[in-house]
Amino acid sequence: MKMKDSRIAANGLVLLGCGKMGSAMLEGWLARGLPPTSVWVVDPFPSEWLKAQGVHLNAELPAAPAIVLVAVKPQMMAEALPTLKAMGNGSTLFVSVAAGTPIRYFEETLGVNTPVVRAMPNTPAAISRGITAIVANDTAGEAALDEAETLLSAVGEVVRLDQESQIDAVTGVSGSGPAYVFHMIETMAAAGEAQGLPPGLSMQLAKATVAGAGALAMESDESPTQLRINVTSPNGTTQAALEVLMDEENGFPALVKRAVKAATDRSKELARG
Ligand SMILES: NC(=O)C1=CN([C@@H]2O[C@H](COP(=O)(O)OP(=O)(O)OC[C@H]3O[C@@H](n4cnc5c(N)ncnc54)[C@H](O)[C@@H]3O)[C@@H](O)[C@H]2O)C=CC1
Ligand SMILES: O=C(O)[C@@H]1CCC=N1
Repeated sequence: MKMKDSRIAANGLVLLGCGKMGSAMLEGWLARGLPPTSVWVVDPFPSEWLKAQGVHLNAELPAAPAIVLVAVKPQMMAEALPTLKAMGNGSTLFVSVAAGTPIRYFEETLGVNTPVVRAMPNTPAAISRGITAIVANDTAGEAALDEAETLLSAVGEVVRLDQESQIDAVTGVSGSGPAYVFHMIETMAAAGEAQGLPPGLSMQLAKATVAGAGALAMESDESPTQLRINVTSPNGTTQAALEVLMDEENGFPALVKRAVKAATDRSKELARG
């Protein structure tokens, strides 16, 4: 479905919170043909970028928009969400990207018959290379999942989850994941500097290596494991590095496992309030 012909374009989209994640998605929708006049943004601190987009900004909202996309911080939710209570229990689909805020919370605040899709996107959405996992309540059902998918596929891939509980681990892998990869770039650049490279050159090498390896992993028919083996000459330089990285106790696998678990646990903790 084309965004400009959708129920979203006809009945309107309300974006509650337009910070890093909200603006990343808004940029994608506008680029895919959603008319800015179909978008109402509520944000007490609008950025200069947002002000220039031609959307309705902190204006009176339509009574029954097609979708409300909730992109405020979980900590702001209790203040922001009740202002839209009149849109609950109706035809408006609520799509939330907030980490650790369960579907139950939306049903309790807006009404039990409110269609809700919980989503976990990531910031590469800003360049339409995001991945978003979605899961719906029973009221929303299949049609609402299709509509949420139309909206979110404008900013990258969309996957559907079997159950809401999976979203904590999804947050730990892909929601927070871009930060791990950015940290990898920072760390590789610093390590290159420690081996005598100039900072600018080392950063250039690190960024291009992560971007190139990511693109190769996506485009190749070979698995990441095989791609790793392809780099590793017997008794060569990569093998020397991998012996450090793959150390069972202190290496990369144990560290990443702990990091993903910490993010997953934090997501569960946020859900408990
Ligand atoms: N940044 C990321 O990588 C990801 C963030 N998320 C989720 O997206 C949500 C937003 O995160 P960010 O965009 O990173 O945060 P952010 O702090 O950049 O954006 C939040 C926005 O909400 C606005 N806001 C504050 N109070 C408000 C209110 N009462 N009504 C309307 N807007 C209000 C703020 O002015 C700000 O622009 C969070 O719930 C987070 O869990 C999900 C996936 C990835
Ligand atoms: O750090 C956070 O809580 C949000 C959710 C996933 C990425 N950023």
